[in-house]
Amino acid sequence: MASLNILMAQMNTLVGDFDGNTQRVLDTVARAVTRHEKAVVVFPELTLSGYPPEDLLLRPSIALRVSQSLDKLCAELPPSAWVVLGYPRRDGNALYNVAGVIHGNELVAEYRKQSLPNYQVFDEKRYFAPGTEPCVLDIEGVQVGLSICEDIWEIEPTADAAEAGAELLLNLNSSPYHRGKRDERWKLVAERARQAAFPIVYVNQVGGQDELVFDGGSFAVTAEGEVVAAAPGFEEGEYWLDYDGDRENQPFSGLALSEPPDEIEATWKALVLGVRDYVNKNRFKGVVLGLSGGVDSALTLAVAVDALGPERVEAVMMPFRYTSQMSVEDAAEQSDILGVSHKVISIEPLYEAFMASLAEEFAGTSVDTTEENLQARCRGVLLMSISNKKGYLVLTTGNKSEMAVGYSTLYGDMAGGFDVLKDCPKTLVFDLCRYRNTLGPCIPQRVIDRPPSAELAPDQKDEDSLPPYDVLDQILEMYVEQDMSAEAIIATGMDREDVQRVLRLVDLNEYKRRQAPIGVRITRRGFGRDRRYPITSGWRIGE
Ligand SMILES: Nc1ncnc2c1ncn2[C@@H]1O[C@H](COP(=O)(O)OP(=O)(O)OC[C@H]2O[C@@H]([n+]3cccc(C(=O)O)c3)[C@H](O)[C@@H]2O)[C@@H](O)[C@H]1O
Ligand SMILES: Nc1ncnc2c1ncn2[C@@H]1O[C@H](COP(=O)(O)OP(=O)(O)OP(=O)(O)O)[C@@H](O)[C@H]1O
Ligand SMILES: NC(=O)CC[C@H](N)C(=O)O
Repeated sequence: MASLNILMAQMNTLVGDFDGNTQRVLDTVARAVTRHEKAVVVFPELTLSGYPPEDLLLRPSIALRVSQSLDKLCAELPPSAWVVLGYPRRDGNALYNVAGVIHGNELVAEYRKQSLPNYQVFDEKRYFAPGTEPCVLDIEGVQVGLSICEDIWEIEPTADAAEAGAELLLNLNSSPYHRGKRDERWKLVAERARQAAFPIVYVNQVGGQDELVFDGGSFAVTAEGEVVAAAPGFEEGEYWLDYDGDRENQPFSGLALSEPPDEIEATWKALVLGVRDYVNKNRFKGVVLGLSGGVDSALTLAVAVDALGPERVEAVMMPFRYTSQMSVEDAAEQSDILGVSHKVISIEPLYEAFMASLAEEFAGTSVDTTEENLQARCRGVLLMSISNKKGYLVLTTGNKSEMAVGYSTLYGDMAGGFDVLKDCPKTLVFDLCRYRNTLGPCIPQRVIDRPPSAELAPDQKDEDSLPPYDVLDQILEMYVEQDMSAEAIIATGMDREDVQRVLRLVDLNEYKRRQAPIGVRITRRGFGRDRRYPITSGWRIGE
């Protein structure tokens, strides 16, 4: 009987931690064989190195580290299990992104990834040579083909596996989240299954790695292209899937379709997981942030508390003469609701000390943004000092709209280590605040309802210097995410002056973004690895 007990190991690896990742594989398989002696345990792409290992792949010791891990696995894995896992493999001068199968204390098959993604955040051609051959092996009487992530996004590798006799395909993934990605994957893999006329098991890693969040959500598709089993997203876990090749239309059983989160819930989970893994994998004791009574810091605080628990989060209100009583009260109320440590430190004396030191230098000049920026910089110095003293990471609060137009102060509110909302446009920030409040009391309603203000000058409102956020975000979406030209954006009905001003600000502020902390990527085009513009440039809008 052509049947297999497959364990989808939706694992959270740590990049570069060969010893730890190897141990995680050993532990998972040890658990699996207690349930099914001949378990087929499928791990994500580049299991042993984590993904993406970036230039660690260029280190001279990479081949040695891989072979030491493989030797340990061959010696210590239970011989009855079939263990399918990923690692980088050197052959002569070339490095391959490989899926290997260990069984009976031996490496019995190795497949080399054929399609190497080199767009958005992916840079695989910098490191890897492409494979050229399909790999199909007999596992307990089932002809099993192997493929790795991007292979499934192109037609040939799956078609080649079918031609080589595969009756089932195992696809190992390190596929990061962006909004809408789950639907894209389901549609795509279903189409490949129909084209090849075999079922596909798609195993994805889970966890945060710098700006990326891998969302798991491993699943299985029938040869007819029906997704019949799916693991939850954003959670590490081991999911059993029984495969019976004799039951043609319904070969899978044992795992239900988990309820898919709607996009706002998925985005929330991505932010929480991204912050949790960044803080924990980089071994910070906790986080500290400036809490102003505005929505951005309120939402950042909420994500931090959901990621780490209130004991590891400190909020600091740093009032100045322009800070309203409402801001002071709202910040204190939110800290109280969430149970985090709340400190109040006035920046008045710091600001005065700076201005006194600069009095001679500034003699005869008038007040401008210099004084606004100084307020933000006083706050930045306080937060970084708390970070140094307590081993806390400073979370910054800039959203995508602000990062786009440079509405933030270098070495001021940009001072810090991780910008939670970096890829969330301001309009999404409001949606996320409302969503979080549906889960339980969190952000005072007044914080959401008041017009956004940096409170760096008397009665200041963001919309005095920027177009309204709903207009700004539409223009930014078209320019940054869809790469539309100024004329094409204007043709959608946007005001010409607004469009030209916004696009000019985006281009001008590349220098600021280059110095900005990283943050969680939740769209298909974040201000990180997947948008690389020159700072020094003679390019003019509309050209
Ligand atoms: N091409 C380039 N390459 C490298 N550095 C460059 C540069 N161009 C300017 N610079 C440097 O950058 C400086 C200007 O940048 P920076 O000092 O940040 O200051 P700047 O961008 O002039 O002002 C900050 C703006 O952000 C707004 N803001 C601040 C804080 C919070 C918020 C909020 O609502 O969240 C808004 C504030 O109202 C103001 O409009 C220049 O003085 C120069 O030193
Ligand atoms: N009075 C304050 N106390 C503590 N932190 C502050 C204060 N004012 C500003 N900050 C910090 O600087 C960041 C930038 O704040 P600012 O008020 O200038 O603009 P914002 O982008 O509208 O942010 P928010 O919506 O959080 O107010 C805030 O998110 C917060 O982290
Ligand atoms: N690691 C990969 O090959 C990932 C590429 C793929 N298109 C994805 O995002 O899912």
